[in-house]
Parts: sequence; C-alpha cells; structure tokens
Amino acid sequence: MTSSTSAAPLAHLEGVHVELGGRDVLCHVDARVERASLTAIAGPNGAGKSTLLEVIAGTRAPSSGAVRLTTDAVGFVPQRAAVSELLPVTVRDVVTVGAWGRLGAWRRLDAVARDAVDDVLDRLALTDLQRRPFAELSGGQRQRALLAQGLARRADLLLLDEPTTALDADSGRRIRDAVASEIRRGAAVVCVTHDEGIIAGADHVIRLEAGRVVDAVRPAGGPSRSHSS
Ligand SMILES: Nc1ncnc2c1ncn2[C@@H]1O[C@H](COP(=O)(O)OP(=O)(O)OP(=O)(O)O)[C@@H](O)[C@H]1O
Repeated sequence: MTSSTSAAPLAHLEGVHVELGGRDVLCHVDARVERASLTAIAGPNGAGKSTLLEVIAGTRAPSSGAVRLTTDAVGFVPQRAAVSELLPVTVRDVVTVGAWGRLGAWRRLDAVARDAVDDVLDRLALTDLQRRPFAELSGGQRQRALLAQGLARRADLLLLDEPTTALDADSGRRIRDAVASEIRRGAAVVCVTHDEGIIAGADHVIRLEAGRVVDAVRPAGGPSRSHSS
C-alpha cells in the first residue's frame, strides 16, 4: 500500500469491507499494488490477512467497497491448496498447471513453456522430485510444488499466502530468491507472511489488526533484495 497516486496500479482496493458469519473480518481497507513491487501483509493470527489476499485474488467478494485489477494474469497460491490425494498427478503435472494458466487449459506446451517449467522446478529444488506422485510428498515439498505452480504462471500479480511457513532454511531462501526474481521481471508480489526477512525486504507493508489497517508503510531502510540472485 502506498500514498503514491501514480497511474494504473495492478490492484486498487477502496473501502473494502468483508463480513463473515456476522463479524467484521475486514474494515475499510484501502490499498494500491504497483508493478515490480513486493507488498507484505502482516499481523497476528486471525487479523484478516488471508481474507484480504482472497479479496485481491477475486475468490472472495467484499461485502462492500471496490476491488479493481488492471490485469487478468493473476497467480494465487493459497495457504492450503486443494490437490486431491486421489488424482494420479506428478509434481511436474502440478507445476505445469501454472503454465497452462498462462497459455490456456490443456494446450500442448511449446519448448519455451517446457523450459520455463524446468527452470521453476530447478529454482525450487524440485527437479529430482518431478516424477513423484504429488500425494506422496511431505508437507514442505507440497508447499514448494504449489509455489512452483504459481511461479510457472508468470503472472503480473502473484499472490502468496505464507509461502515460507513450515519450510526449512534452504527452501525459504529459494522462495525469497524466486520472489525477488519475479519482481525484477516486473511482477507485483503480494505476500501474507510472518517472515521478518520478507517483511524487512518489502516495498510496502500492510499491517492488519482485527481487520483494520493499523500501519501501511515502507519499512525503514527500504527493500533489501540485493542478496538475492
Ligand atoms: N467462513 C468464515 N466464517 C466466519 N468467520 C470466518 C470465516 N473465515 C474466516 N473467518 C474469520 O475471519 C478472521 C480472519 O481470518 P483470516 O484467515 O483472514 O486471518 P489471518 O490473519 O490470515 O490468520 P492466520 O495468521 O491465522 O492465517 C478470523 O477471525 C476467522 O476466524
């Protein structure tokens, strides 16, 4: 979120209010998400962070207020994505779904798209796991595969819900590097997180408490992504 009034943010929220089960879960949230930026959504459990991300993703309609996106190329990696245990899909299949999101469902992938899937698998250390059934993966491995699916989308607006939670240090570093690389190519990344490293490196932080924005700031010192490759 920013006080900037520059033209055409990728996402613009005005007075967003969400009521669930008779409770105000989000109250009058304003936000602008600009290209080539990292926005962190922070705050305690139950503050409304995931709900805000869902509103931006369009999977949850606000009770009132406006949400405007200027792109259709949106990648959304929820905290708990549903991939059926019963589906005989491999890790590579799961990641390839992200590329279909860009090309159109069930299109045959061209060499460029296959290379992009290979690149994402490599960046998230999934190459050796790519032929494994998704259902056989550990929780952290699944999380990485679903993030890889989001990256394969090559979205303009990438929405991540707690991408580094429950990951080991190396996996967390890979995710942070992948996020930095998305931003370098011009994407906007909005990330619900408790990860102080991501928050410190964000261009903007939306801090929620009990559904209200209590702080919307650029962290002191600004982004610190220079360590990322
Ligand atoms: N379907 C629902 N009906 C009623 N209340 C709901 C529903 N879904 C979420 N809530 C409530 O909305 C509030 C915000 O939930 P949300 O998942 O957005 O919080 P969060 O900040 O992402 O939390 P966490 O850090 O624990 O993931 C919580 O108090 C939650 O109990």
